[in-house]
Amino acid sequence: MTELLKGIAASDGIAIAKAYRLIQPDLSFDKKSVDDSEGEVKRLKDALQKSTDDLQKIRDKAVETLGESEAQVFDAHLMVLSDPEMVSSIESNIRDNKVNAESALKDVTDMFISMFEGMHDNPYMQERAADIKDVTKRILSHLLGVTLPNPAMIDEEVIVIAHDLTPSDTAQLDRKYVKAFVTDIGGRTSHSAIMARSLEIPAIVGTEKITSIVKEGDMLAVNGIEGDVIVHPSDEQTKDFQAKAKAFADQKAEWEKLKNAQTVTADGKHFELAANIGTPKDLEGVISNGGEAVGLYRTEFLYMDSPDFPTEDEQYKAYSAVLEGMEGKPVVVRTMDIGGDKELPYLKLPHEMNPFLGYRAIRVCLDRDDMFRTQLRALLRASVHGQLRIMFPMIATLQEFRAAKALLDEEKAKLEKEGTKVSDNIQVGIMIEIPAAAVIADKFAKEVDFFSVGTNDLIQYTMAADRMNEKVSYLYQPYNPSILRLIKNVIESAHAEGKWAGMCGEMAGDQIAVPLLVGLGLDEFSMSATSILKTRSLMKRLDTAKMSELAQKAINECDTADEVVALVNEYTAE
Ligand SMILES: C=C(OP(=O)(O)O)C(=O)O
Ligand SMILES: [Mg+2]
Repeated sequence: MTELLKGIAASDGIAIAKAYRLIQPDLSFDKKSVDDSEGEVKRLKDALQKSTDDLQKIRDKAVETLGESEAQVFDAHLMVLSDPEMVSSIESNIRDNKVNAESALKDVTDMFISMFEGMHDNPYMQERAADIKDVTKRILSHLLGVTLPNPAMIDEEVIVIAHDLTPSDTAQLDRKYVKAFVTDIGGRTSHSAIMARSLEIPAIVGTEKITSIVKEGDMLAVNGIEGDVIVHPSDEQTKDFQAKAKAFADQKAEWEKLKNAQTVTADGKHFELAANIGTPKDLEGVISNGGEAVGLYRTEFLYMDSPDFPTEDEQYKAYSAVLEGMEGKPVVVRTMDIGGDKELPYLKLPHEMNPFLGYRAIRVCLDRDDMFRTQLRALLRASVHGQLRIMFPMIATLQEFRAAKALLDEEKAKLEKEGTKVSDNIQVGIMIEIPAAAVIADKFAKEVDFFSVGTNDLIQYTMAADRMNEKVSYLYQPYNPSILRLIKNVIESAHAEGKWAGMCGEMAGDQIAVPLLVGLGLDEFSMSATSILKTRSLMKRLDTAKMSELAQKAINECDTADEVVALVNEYTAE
């Protein structure tokens, strides 16, 4: 039966394809006594063989798509499967205790896991514990006859359905086959939504119930521009979605024409349109969408894509590649912003009640300065390859900025003493994403070279509304006068000290917000690369004096976000 579901439109685009449920199956079982031990041993051996076949296939695919070194983790898993000590312990457990294979497997692997996890001074063995956990899940799935989903193995066109997608799940999606994704939870500024926009995968988040409605293989039609999902679309609805997909493709072709054009308003004022990236691979999208700079390189993805802390040289290579790829255009590299919805297993952060308000980003870096210094050295060494700007995330106080800057200066002095060349022209700035910093932006402006407003966090902290929680997503209100006042304060404080102010939160590419931000005099707009051309097209139609009048009116006369939207529509109507 046809069913229409509404969610939060998270990434533009339209898709029609079969559903692929990316959902972990239930692996619970009962411990049972079994007389036919040989029968259980045979079940175990079959499950081990099937798991080996799976892992072999997954490994081959990983070599093909990610390369030999990324595929090594599967070698470790295969080794666990063929470890004679472990396999024979499970078999003996089945025979000696007359239990079912599931329970014998779990007893033995749990014992190995706790033994390895207890080896605190041996990180290598601790990682083996994680491998055993993964492999146990796979063997159990075969014993129980359920399927473990594996997004990396998708080889036909599908729409992924999930309760939630982590940033690392999202990074694994192959856009050749994954035509869209739809989740139960999440908000427009959760990192999986942000990544969907850079991968150009249409996405809808926060539908609350997609996973309980849609079965594997159900036909779906997804409109990521409006946030509509149709389950089992009729022929007529399919035609309607196909027509919308064509209109969207035509619109994109129109925007494409502006790829090499200047970003200027109707009265000839230039604004810098920059892109947000997560990895050096994203540069392709920045160039093809005519980005004038990189306004935010989220370096934490470099850490998240790696099984252990990336070395100074590995980081140096990544940063140099981005600086060189941009051919002298500015590149704002943000130091590691881990925490919140971005997890780093090997950092072993404690579980927190409120991870977005907890131990994250600069707070971790100032505490674990060994790790931070490595990143700063890599950045300083890379600085000779282009126009580097270093940005610290989640700054709440001036002391934090000063401490981070002092570490940077120390590492710079050390490198120079060692005879390593470092650029003399590195701007050092901060993200404004904590209201405390926005309020005293005038103080910060005396010490930093630039600001970049991180509205994804600034809005969640100002409105006290978790950016991941669809139940409070109505409070993600970029046009609320409270937010506009904070932004105005930041821009004016920067300009009073002759500094520049940019924005790298999703608001910078929001088509209702852009006229207001032009009116407030924001200097740089950094967004998902896929939003650049439509923003350039919009700016061509704006007059700065008129937008300035609009912004002042919105801030002084409007009471609510809705009133601001109505005013913007009035000022931008042609
Ligand atoms: C750009 C921002 O950083 P992130 O989305 O990575 O938290 C922000 O908070 O607006
Ligand atoms: Mg942030």
